[in-house]
Amino acid sequence: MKFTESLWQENADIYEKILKHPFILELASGSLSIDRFSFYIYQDSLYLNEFATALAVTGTKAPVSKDKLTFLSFAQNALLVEGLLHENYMDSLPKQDQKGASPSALAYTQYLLATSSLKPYAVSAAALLPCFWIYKRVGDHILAHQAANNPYQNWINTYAGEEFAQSVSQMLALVDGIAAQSTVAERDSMRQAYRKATQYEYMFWDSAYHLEKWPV
Ligand SMILES: Cc1ncc(CO)c(N)n1
Repeated sequence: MKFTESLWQENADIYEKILKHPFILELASGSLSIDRFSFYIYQDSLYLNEFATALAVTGTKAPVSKDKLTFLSFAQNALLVEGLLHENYMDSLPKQDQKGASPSALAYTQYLLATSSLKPYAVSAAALLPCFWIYKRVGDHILAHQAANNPYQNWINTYAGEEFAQSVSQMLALVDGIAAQSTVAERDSMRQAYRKATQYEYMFWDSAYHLEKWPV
């Protein structure tokens, strides 16, 4: 079995919880409130900026230039998507609600930045994989279960689309390649990083649904 396939199986419990989360159910039915969606989009635009940094830093560690280029192009793409989100959606969130990253969103981005900065290449790459793979699987799932005339069709098409699918395949091949050259102990660290990022993916949806605030 491929290393990435074993990662998927080990974390299927969290994926099932994501699919049953009201944010995802309501995104698919189109009933998600615009407040919640705007909050999510705002948090995601902040996320994508930090995610791009983590991708670029991971790219600097790639031992061969082909893989370096792949990470740098992922970083570039995350920044382009961030720009599009800003243009298309940001006006729908009132300025007073744009107060920076929520606690869960900040925890996630800081985790990715710390991992890409301080941990080995293999662990950084594993921590970044759920961002790709979970969105692809969630995007495909929603597309297959969505209501017609969904107000969030653009979002659904982005992640269920062919372009994103290609990035995900590239990322999976990269991580499998790294795992094949890693020791058992290194693969164990990759597993831990993958699970942590998967937990944060769940928390990102959950915190958006609850419009998570700082307690003080
Ligand atoms: C939180 C989060 N994870 C992954 C993606 C996919 O790039 C995204 N846009 N946002």
